[in-house]
This record gives sequence, C-alpha cells and structure tokens, in this order.
Amino acid sequence: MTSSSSPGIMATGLTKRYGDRTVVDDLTFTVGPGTVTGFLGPNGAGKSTTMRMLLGLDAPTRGRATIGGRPYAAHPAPLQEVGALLEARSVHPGRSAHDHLLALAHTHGIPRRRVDEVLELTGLSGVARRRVKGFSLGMGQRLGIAAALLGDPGTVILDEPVNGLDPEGVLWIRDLLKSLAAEGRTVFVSSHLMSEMALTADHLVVIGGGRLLADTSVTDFVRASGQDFVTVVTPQAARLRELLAAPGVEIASSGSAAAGARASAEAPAETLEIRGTDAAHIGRTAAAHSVPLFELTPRIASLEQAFMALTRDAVEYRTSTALEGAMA
Ligand SMILES: Nc1ncnc2c1ncn2[C@@H]1O[C@H](COP(=O)(O)OP(=O)(O)OP(=O)(O)O)[C@@H](O)[C@H]1O
Repeated sequence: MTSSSSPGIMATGLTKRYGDRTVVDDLTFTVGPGTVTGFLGPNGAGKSTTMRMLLGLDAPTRGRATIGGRPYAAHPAPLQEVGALLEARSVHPGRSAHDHLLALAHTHGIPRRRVDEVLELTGLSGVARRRVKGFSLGMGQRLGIAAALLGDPGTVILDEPVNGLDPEGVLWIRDLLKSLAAEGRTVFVSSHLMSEMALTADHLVVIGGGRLLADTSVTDFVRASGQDFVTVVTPQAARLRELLAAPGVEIASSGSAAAGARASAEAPAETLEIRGTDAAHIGRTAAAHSVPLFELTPRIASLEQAFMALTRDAVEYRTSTALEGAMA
C-alpha cells in the first residue's frame, strides 16, 4: 500500500433530504482501518446515498463526511486515497478493460504497471483486451473493482459488490475484502445480503429508513438480538430436554420427525430449536448421557433474523423479491 496510513471514514450528522423526504437522517459513525465494515440496510434504506455523500457525489443537506480526515474532494489525488465502486458505472463499451484502466491511470498519474497488477488481482488478465461491451455483469463488476484498486488506495468503498457475481465470484470478493483489510486498509462495503456480511465483515453499520440502527461487531450484533439458536435432531427429545433444563434455556420443538434421520429401532427423531446455550454444551451433555444426536447445527442464519428484527419497522418497502434477496 503506497498511500498514507488510513485513519478511516467519519460521518457526522450526515443528512440528505430530497424535497420533504429525509432519506439519510443524522447519521454519525466511523469506519476504522484494518477491518471489513459492512454497511447493511434493506433496499431503499439510504446506503447508496450515504456512500455518494462520502465520495462527494451528493452534497449533504446537513452534516459532514471525511475520509482520512478530509472531505473526499479535498484530497489532491483522490484515487490514490479512496477507491470506490458504485452501482452506476461509466465505462466506454467499445473500450477494452485494459484501455479503460490505462486511461484512468494516465488521468490520475498512476504508473502503467499498476494496470496489469489490478487486472491480475481481479482475474481479468485473460480478457483484458476484449471490449467491455461483451462483458458479463460479473466481469463488469470485477472491472469496477479493478478501477477502484488502481490507485492502491488506503480506503475502499464498495456499493453492493457481490451483485451479479456467481458463487466463485462471491467467494473471491470475500477473500479480496479480507485481504485488503488485513493490509491495514479501511474497507466499507454495502450489502442487503445479511448472510454474506456475516461471512465477510467484522464490524457492521446498520441503517433503516435513513437512520442508524446499530454500529457494532458482527458477534455483538447477533448476540444482542437474542436470535441465536441451535437445531438438534434426536430420537430422545424428552431425555435431552430434561438434561438441558436450566434457567435461560428455551427448547422448542418443530414437531416434525426428521425424514431420513430416523433410526429403525428407535422412536422417530424430533427436531428441537434450543436457545440460551451453545452447540458445544449440548453435544457434550448428549455424549455424557449417551443421547444420540442426528444433527447439531448452530444457526448462523441468526444474522438475518437479528437484522429482520431490527429493521422491521424501518423497511420502506418490501416486495417478495426484495425479501427473498435479503434472505439469500
Ligand atoms: N436523486 C434522488 N431523488 C429523490 N429520491 C432519491 C434520490 N436518490 C435516492 N432517492 C431515494 O432515497 C432513498 C434511499 O435510496 P438509496 O439508493 O440510498 O438506498 P439504498 O439503501 O442504497 O437502497 P438500494 O439497496 O435499493 O440501492 C430511496 O427511497 C430512494 O428512492
């Protein structure tokens, strides 16, 4: 990383009104270096608008945003300080990926060799001479990320970078973001995909209806929501209930016998949802008393549930598609 050490992103009372609608409402948060910070919110929550204000593309109605201690526009070489991928990209369709990046490098005083480096980094070397016009959504997304990284910036701001990527691309983005953070960069990445953020981010800034709902670590976010549970399938549900009974432990039965998880000589297996204790304790207790378990699964989907619980009132609109997307 060539740029100065990165003191992060700071939003103070950031507010945006369109007419009489307040779409970003008095947001104050900081994003520190060395970790991936997820910017979560349902569709229409104001994530893109906030990112555009951070990047000086929209003027705040009120409040202030700085990156590395200054407003974006005050950086003499912004591309070397902040790399951004926003939803709307402008790439000349007749140009090749290589030429697009080279033009960008020239304009911003970035050495030519950096073009090949970012092409390599984003897996585009093999298609670098092809016209962007023929690129898939995923390839276009990779090109956008290549452009964001061209200036070797200390801060990276990416709006929904996994949109349009296939599973391999999603995995690649996850690893890339983590390695950028491990190099000490500030990484701020928006998503409405909770499960993806659970795997990628260490810290979360959550908004709904333009307001800050949470600014916390992923672990604390889930823990605070009280939505964690463990799924257990056992043919000795009654016995396991007795053994696990303790203050704060809640055991619910889904009632259904798990098809295919039935041992011929035993009672039908029952599926239990257990809250207030963890999988390790349940597994040890069951083993110590020879209670067979056919399944013991900590539910990491709890980030979805925590998020849904938190944003339920703040969701501006929902369609079944948006909801399915949010649960993916
Ligand atoms: N130029 C604009 N004029 C009027 N309203 C706008 C404008 N830009 C955004 N909005 C509104 O502001 C709200 C927040 O939009 P924004 O795109 O920031 O949300 P988001 O969280 O990024 O959602 P998504 O994931 O759907 O992009 C939406 O209701 C949107 O319609």
